Amino acid sequence: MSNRIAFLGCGSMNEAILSGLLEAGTDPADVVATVRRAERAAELAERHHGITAIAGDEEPDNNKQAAKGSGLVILGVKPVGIADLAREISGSLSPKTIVVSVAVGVSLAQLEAALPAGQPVIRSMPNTPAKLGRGVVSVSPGTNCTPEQLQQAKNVFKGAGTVVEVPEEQVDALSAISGSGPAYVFYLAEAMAAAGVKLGLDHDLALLLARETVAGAGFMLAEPGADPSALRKGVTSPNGTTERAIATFDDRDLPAIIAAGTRAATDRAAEITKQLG
Ligand SMILES: NC(=O)C1=CN([C@@H]2O[C@H](COP(=O)(O)OP(=O)(O)OC[C@H]3O[C@@H](n4cnc5c(N)ncnc54)[C@H](OP(=O)(O)O)[C@@H]3O)[C@@H](O)[C@H]2O)C=CC1
Ligand SMILES: O=C(O)[C@@H]1CCC=N1
Repeated sequence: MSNRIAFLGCGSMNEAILSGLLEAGTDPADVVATVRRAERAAELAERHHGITAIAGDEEPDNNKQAAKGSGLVILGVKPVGIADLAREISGSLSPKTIVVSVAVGVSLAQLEAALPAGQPVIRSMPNTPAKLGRGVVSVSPGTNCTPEQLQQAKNVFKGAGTVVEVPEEQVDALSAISGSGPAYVFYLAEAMAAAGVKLGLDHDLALLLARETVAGAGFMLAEPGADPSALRKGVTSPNGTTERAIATFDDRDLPAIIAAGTRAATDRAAEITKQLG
């Protein structure tokens, strides 16, 4: 396949993947990104030296230009825009171009219906730590994606983090854990910082403590074989202060609150699929 990778709709998520791949050694000359606004294209080109970034308000055929000659095309617009984008580039794809969508709620059937018959398609659910090569990227191949094509895509996504292959039926659940998950962790950091202020700490200090604690704990979790329960026990002295805090969380059933949130995220993904028809 051609080495060229097109990021069509290069916002928060696609830029994170793009960054991870460049960091992992992808040649910037092989990367093309499209957006709507010239200002955003300029920002991308400045931040990622050597890539090509094309804005639709300057070059209305930007997506077609980028798709043409690319071996891998990653659709990174909002779910509601995916089918239109897929139709827009249909005439510019080679039959071997692998088209990946990272959009939540857009099914393989919906993607395939918007692309030329036989086009290899992969539904993916990444997350933003891909920016640091520490993302989780799921892949679910469509009916026309060969095992070799799937492997090629996995090899590319390895640069963005851990690649997992899942049946499409599991993507909404996976999305509720790893796709949205970084936001839950940042929310926890926000809540910890706010709690520190309530306890009388200066705002900047509380924020520093929350950031470094979440980041440090994240590094510990990233060690091979790390077990969150064992790590938690390592902080929790019998009859100590942590035990009292965790008991308070348990009294309020924080795990049930987290389960309810992830259920709501999963339900919303299914709702998006339905709304897109
Ligand atoms: N954010 C996340 O953590 C995750 C997001 N996703 C999925 O990724 C997708 C994008 O989300 P996110 O990155 O957050 O959204 P953003 O709004 O940050 O990015 C969307 C980008 O698409 C560009 N765009 C919109 N329409 C077009 C078009 N027709 N042609 C070219 N470019 C276009 C926008 O350009 P401009 O900036 O000029 O307006 C923008 O840069 C969604 O489908 C979402 O479900 C999946 C996993 C995690
Ligand atoms: O919130 C969203 O819809 C996207 C999908 C997963 C993470 N962000």
